Amino acid sequence: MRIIPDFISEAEEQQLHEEVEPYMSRLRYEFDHWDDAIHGFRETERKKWYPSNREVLERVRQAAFEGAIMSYVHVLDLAADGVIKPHVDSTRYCGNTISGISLLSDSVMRLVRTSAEKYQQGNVGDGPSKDTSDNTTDDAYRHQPEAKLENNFYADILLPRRSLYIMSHSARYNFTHEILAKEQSQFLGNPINKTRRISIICRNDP
Ligand SMILES: O=C(O)CCC(=O)C(=O)O
Ligand SMILES: [Fe+2]
Ligand SMILES: [Mn+2]
Repeated sequence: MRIIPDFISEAEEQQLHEEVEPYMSRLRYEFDHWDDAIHGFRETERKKWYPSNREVLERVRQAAFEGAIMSYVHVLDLAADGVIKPHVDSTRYCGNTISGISLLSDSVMRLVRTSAEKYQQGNVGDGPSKDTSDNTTDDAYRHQPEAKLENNFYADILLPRRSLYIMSHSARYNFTHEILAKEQSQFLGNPINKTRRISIICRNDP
């Protein structure tokens, strides 16, 4: 797991936000499915980007990936009181690396060690295969809800606004990840003011 602070400038953050806001603001935050991995969110997948934002995504690709990234980039808008519960991204849907830019807010990501072999590449438990004929997202194939945690090893990671995180290999397969609720958001004993957060998430193919 690697964090690159100030991966984008304030101007780049604003450009990314301006591109996704008209679409996102028309969606309603989903708060009703308590069983889902993510609560208090709206999301989309975007393929075509303004040239300036395409350049930022190319920088993400170069910093985080050895090869290509999926053509659809995931945009996740988490409400101030939204939360991402512990999960591992589906090994059927997503390859060995997940990399995200955080817009608008700091937040705290917690990684918790999972029982060893459960999520190794190619293992079971992936849910239905992705129907690539549409571009909607679906928790059922993206997230593997977490089961047994050893609960003895975790790390809290500060994701500052405008940073990039790179979650790959062991961090991606052997740990669940979650974004703490605003009331729980603390880092090194200091409260972190988590407000609305938009993440721009790149993944590679399995
Ligand atoms: O918001 C993020 O950076 C992570 C989102 C996430 O974990 C997911 O969509 O699987
Ligand atoms: Fe995830
Ligand atoms: Mn849902």
